[in-house]
Amino acid sequence: MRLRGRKGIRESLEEQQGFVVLDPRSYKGKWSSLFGNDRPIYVEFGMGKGQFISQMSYRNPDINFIGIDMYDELIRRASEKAKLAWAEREVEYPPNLRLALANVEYAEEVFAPGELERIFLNFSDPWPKARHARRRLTHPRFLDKYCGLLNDNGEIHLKTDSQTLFEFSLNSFADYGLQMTNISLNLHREGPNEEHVMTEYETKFVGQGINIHRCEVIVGKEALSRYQKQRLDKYGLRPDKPGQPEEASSERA
Ligand SMILES: C[S@@+](CC[C@H](N)C(=O)[O-])C[C@H]1O[C@@H](n2cnc3c(N)ncnc32)[C@H](O)[C@@H]1O
Repeated sequence: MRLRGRKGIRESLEEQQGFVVLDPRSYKGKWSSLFGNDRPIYVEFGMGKGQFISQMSYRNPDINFIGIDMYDELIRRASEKAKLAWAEREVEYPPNLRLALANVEYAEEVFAPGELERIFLNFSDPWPKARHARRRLTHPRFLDKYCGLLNDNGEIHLKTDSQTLFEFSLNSFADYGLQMTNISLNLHREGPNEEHVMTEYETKFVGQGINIHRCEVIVGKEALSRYQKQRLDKYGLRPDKPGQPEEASSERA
């Protein structure tokens, strides 16, 4: 097999423009128009080689999916996987799927408030050392971003093999006042389930007999207003501008 250099990968991605999005910031607030409909948008942050998002898009034609990763080689591999998953339907590319090159750190520059309905975090890097906790994709600083981007039906679905990341995430969601549901410490206890779409990492870990942890988080309107009130009470933060302190009392008079 001939390995492609960086330039070759870029060229192959540029050839797939429309399906592959290399300038995701220019679609902020406009993703629905890229799909050509108003269906809900589900995003996987850190999709890797794209098995999950490809199969989810194939099985759920009434939902729009976006797979995000920060490495162009992974976007290229995911695009191949997606075309394979959709091969039977003989489409040029999956109509309800886009693959975007982006870093979750800058998610607010890529999506407008309320533009997303669901965020999947599948086997996100666990960053097991406590001093790296801020890099975990369920750190409160990321939840701040997600909560701003999700709509009134918003949910976050998390799967991981890492006990450290799972415990940290549950605490992080709870501190945020978010409701958790369908929590499992061993998702595949009952054996293979055709309904359940697996990721590459999941397939590998399940094959090694490692338990998969999963939970769903409800980020509806109520949860958000509860959270904002909590922050207001705790830190004197303004509910309309999370992260910004209230103006000095003398200026408010
Ligand atoms: C451990 S892999 C999991 C891949 C896939 N979700 C799976 O379950 O097979 C984590 C992925 O997240 C991506 N990733 C990590 N941090 C990211 C970030 N800040 N922004 C975008 N992608 C990120 C990595 O490039 C990698 O592909």
